[in-house]
Amino acid sequence: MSHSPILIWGAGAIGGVLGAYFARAGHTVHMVDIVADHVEAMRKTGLRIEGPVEEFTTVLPASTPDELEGRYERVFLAVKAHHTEDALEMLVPHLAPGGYVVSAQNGLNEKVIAARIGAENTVGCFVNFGADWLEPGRILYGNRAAVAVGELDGRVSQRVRDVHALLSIVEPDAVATDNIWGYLWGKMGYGALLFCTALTPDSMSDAMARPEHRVVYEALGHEVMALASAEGVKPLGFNGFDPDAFLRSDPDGMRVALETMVAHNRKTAKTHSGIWRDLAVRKRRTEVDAQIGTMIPLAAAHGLEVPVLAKLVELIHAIEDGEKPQSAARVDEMVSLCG
Ligand SMILES: NC(=O)C1=CN([C@@H]2O[C@H](COP(=O)(O)OP(=O)(O)OC[C@H]3O[C@@H](n4cnc5c(N)ncnc54)[C@H](OP(=O)(O)O)[C@@H]3O)[C@@H](O)[C@H]2O)C=CC1
Ligand SMILES: CC(C)(CO)C(=O)C(=O)O
Repeated sequence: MSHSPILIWGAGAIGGVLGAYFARAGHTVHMVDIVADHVEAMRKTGLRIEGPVEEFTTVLPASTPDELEGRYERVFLAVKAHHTEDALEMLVPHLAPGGYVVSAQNGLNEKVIAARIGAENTVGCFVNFGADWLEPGRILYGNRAAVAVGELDGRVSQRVRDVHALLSIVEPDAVATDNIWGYLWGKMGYGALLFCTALTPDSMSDAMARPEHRVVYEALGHEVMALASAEGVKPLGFNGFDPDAFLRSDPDGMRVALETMVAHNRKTAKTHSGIWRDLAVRKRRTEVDAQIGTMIPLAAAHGLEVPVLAKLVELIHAIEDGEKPQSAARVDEMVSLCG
């Protein structure tokens, strides 16, 4: 296993947890973030990981992008999907020749990264554990959940084994996979359901458990899984999400999947999604265009209709723009499009 220093680019909820765990295990880690107060806290008083999984504080070398010096062979990118291109422009001068970037993000960011630095320098990754950046130097690690790493072409290479060993420090059940696109598309499906929960003020579980909205979650899961299938991907399930049930619109399978996802999310200290947090707490734009929005033209290219996904994008925009409040009434607006 390589022992070269690890660069975490975007040291918020996900990057912060990864970096803190890697450093505590003895790896040399450098954190980069654009939030100067957070950088200052990490290097002076330390980064505190708190919540039900584990609590510890670790002082970490940290920089804002403009302060960073040197080149790194191993980079974990954990900015929001819509910040990927900007972050890449800043990090490319710090990527050592032959080095690689691991996308610890939601969405199909690996395509964006590979377009910028080459597929040979891009490692695919899927993360489903829950975390929230609370304030400078403080991150809530809300729950353990599925994690996977894989090459974009499916090879299980030495660097995949290396990254898998690192991710296993954080999540002992992490998987080294020959189908990373399957996990990423599975998360695109699950992510569409999470965006739907964020239309409301309710927790992920409470929103997903509403019987009158079940048809909407089923339709969203189906639209994304049909698109994954058209893309030639075999999506994989995790933490209750069952791609096959949604692809086939199997009523019993979807009922069990939704019940299992509700139960999974009842156990987390992160009760609401990152999308909800962007809208309700951080008062900022979400990843909707970089995740859900990317599927609309893709579906059109395959001749697939995705009316429920399109409505989801429209409603998230309406909340981002302050035109409509988060409310169960937003999901009501989607019901007539389903079934
Ligand atoms: N949080 C979670 O539980 C989960 C998140 N994910 C995914 O992981 C990714 C990261 O999310 P999350 O950790 O929650 O996000 P956070 O907002 O908590 O962390 C991202 C950090 O990166 C900073 N940042 C933004 N642009 C740059 C840049 N150009 N260079 C360096 N730092 C930058 C952000 O600053 P600023 O806030 O000012 O933008 C922020 O501090 C997303 O794709 C998300 O969907 C996946 C699974 C679970
Ligand atoms: C809910 C979670 C943590 C997945 O479990 C997520 O991906 C998000 O908050 O966006």
